[in-house]
Amino acid sequence: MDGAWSAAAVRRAEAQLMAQLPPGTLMQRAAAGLATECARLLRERSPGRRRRGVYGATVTVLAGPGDNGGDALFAAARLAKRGARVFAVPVMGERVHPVAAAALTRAGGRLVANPPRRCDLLLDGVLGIGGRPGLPGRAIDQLAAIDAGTVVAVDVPSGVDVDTGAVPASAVTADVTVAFGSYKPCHVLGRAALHTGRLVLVDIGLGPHLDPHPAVRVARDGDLAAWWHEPGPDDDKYTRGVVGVAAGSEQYPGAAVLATSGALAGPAGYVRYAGTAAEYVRRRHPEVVCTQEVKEAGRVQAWLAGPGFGTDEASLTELRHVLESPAPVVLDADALTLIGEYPSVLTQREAPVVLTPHDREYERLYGSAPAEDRGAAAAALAKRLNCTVLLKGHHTVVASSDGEVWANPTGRPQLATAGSGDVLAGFMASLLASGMSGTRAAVAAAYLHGRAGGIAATGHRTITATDVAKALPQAVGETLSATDTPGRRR
Ligand SMILES: NC(=O)C1=CN([C@@H]2O[C@H](COP(=O)(O)OP(=O)(O)OC[C@H]3O[C@@H](n4cnc5c(N)ncnc54)[C@H](O)[C@@H]3O)[C@@H](O)[C@H]2O)[C@@H](O)CC1
Ligand SMILES: Nc1ncnc2c1ncn2[C@@H]1O[C@H](COP(=O)(O)OP(=O)(O)O)[C@@H](O)[C@H]1O
Ligand SMILES: [K+]
Repeated sequence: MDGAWSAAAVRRAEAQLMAQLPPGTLMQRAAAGLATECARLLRERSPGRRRRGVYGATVTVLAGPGDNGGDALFAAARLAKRGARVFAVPVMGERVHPVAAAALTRAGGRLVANPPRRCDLLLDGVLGIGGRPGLPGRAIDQLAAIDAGTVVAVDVPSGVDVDTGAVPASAVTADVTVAFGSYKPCHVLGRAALHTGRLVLVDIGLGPHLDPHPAVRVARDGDLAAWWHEPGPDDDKYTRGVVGVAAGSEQYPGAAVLATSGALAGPAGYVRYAGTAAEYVRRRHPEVVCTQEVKEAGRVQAWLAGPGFGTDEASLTELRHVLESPAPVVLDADALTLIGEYPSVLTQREAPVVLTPHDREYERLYGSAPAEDRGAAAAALAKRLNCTVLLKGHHTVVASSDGEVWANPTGRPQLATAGSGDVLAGFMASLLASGMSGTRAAVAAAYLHGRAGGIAATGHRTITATDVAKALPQAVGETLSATDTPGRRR
C-alpha cells in the first residue's frame, strides 16, 4: 500500500527529521532528486525538442516566494552547472528564496522577467505544500506564454488544493510531478490528480517520521495478492464462497447478465441468480444457478442487489429479503435509489454493506452532490449510513465507515460505458463472498475493474461492459502474478 499525507502531517514529519540534520539538508536532498529526474527527462527523446541531454537545454523556472521555489532554484542550479541554459522568473513580486537564487546565479543561471518563449523543460516551483488554491497572475501569464517541451511540477502542481485534490481555480498541469518525502492527497484524488501527470517520489528520509495512518491510501498489486483467496486442495465450490445476484428485470435483463459476468470472474466458487431475467442469464451463463426470487435462492456468503432491478414495490420487497440475510451485501443502482427513499431498510444490519454510487446516486443518498473533496464526501456518507462507500468517477474513491479513505489508481474514461458498473458490482460481490472485508472488496474491485478496462482498451478506442467482464480474469492474473510468492494463502 502507498499512502498520501496531508500538508500538516508532512510538516510535522519534516520538523522531526530536520531537528536531527544540519540546516538545509532536506532542501538539498529534494533538489538533488529533482535535478536527477529533470536530467533523465532531458535525455529522453521528446517530439517537441530539438536536442537531447542537459548540456545546452533551455530550462525555465517559475519561482514562487517559498521553499518550493527554493527547491526548484537549487535543482536548476545543478542543471546550470551541467551546461543547461537556465532562466528563472520570480512570479510573486521579487520574492524568491534568496540563498537558492544566489546559488543559481553563481552556477550561471539568470533571474529574468521575460524568459524565452520556448523551453525544453519548465519547472513549476510556484507553490508547494504552503500554497493556497489558485495561482498568482504572473504565473498564469507565463504559463500561457511559454511553449514548454516538458512541464515538471515541484512537489505538487501549483494551484491545486493539496489536502483535498480540489482544483477550484487555475493550477499548473504537469507532465511529471516530483514529490518529496511522501505523496500528498492532491496526487491521487479528484481533479488535482489529473494535473499531476506521472508521479515520481524522491526519498528524503521522511518515512520513519510520518504518521502510520496516511490521509489517503492507494492499493498496489501486492495488497491484492495478499487479500485474494486462492483456492487450496481442501476447498470446494461452497468453501470458496457462494455469491447471490439480485439484479435485472424483464425490462433490463442485460444488467442481470452483466452483473453475473462480473460475479463469475471473481474468486467465489458458485454464482446464484435470483430475479425475473433468469432465462437470459441461464442462456448466457449456464454455470449460474437461477431462481425467480431471493427467498428461493438458498444460502449465500454475499449478495449483490440493484442493477436493473427496478424501484417498484416488488423490488423493494426483494431488497428487504436480501438485507434480511446475515451475509455482506453490495448495493448498486436501483437499490441505492430505494435506500434513498426508504433509509430505514438499512438499519439493524450487522453484516457489511458496500454502496457504489456515482455522483447522482450520491446526491439521492446524501441530499447534496459530492463536494470537490471526494475523499471527505465518500467518508461522510460512509459514516452517516455506517457502510463502505465506493464513489465512482475518474479517480474512484472508497471510504470505510470509520474514516479510512482509499484512492483507486487504475481505470480510464472509456470505463464510463453503460453496464460497466454492473460488472464492477458483481465482481465485488464475489470478492465479498470469498471472505474479503467490505472495504477491501471495494478497493480490490475498483482496482481490478480499472485494470480490466486497460486490458480491454489495448489496441481499441472504445470498449463495452462485456469487454471489461471478459478482461477481468486477465487483470486478476496479471495483478496476482506480479507479486507471486510460492505457497501464498490468504
Ligand atoms: N519543510 C521542509 O523541510 C522541506 C520543504 N520542501 C519544500 O518546501 C515546500 C513548502 O514550502 P513553503 O512552506 O515555503 O511554502 P510554498 O513554497 O508553498 O509557498 C508559500 C508562500 O506562498 C504564498 N502563497 C500561498 N498560496 C498562494 C497563492 N495561491 N497565491 C499567491 N501566493 C501564495 C504564501 O503566503 C507563502 O508566502 C514544499 O512543497 C517543498 O517543495 C522541500 O525542500 C523538502 C524539505
Ligand atoms: N471519467 C471516468 N473515468 C474513468 N472511469 C470512469 C469515468 N466515469 C465513470 N467511470 C467508471 O465507469 C463505471 C461506470 O459505472 P456506472 O455509472 O454505474 O455505469 P452503469 O450504471 O451503466 O453500469 C464505474 O466503474 C466508474 O468508476
Ligand atoms: K509546485
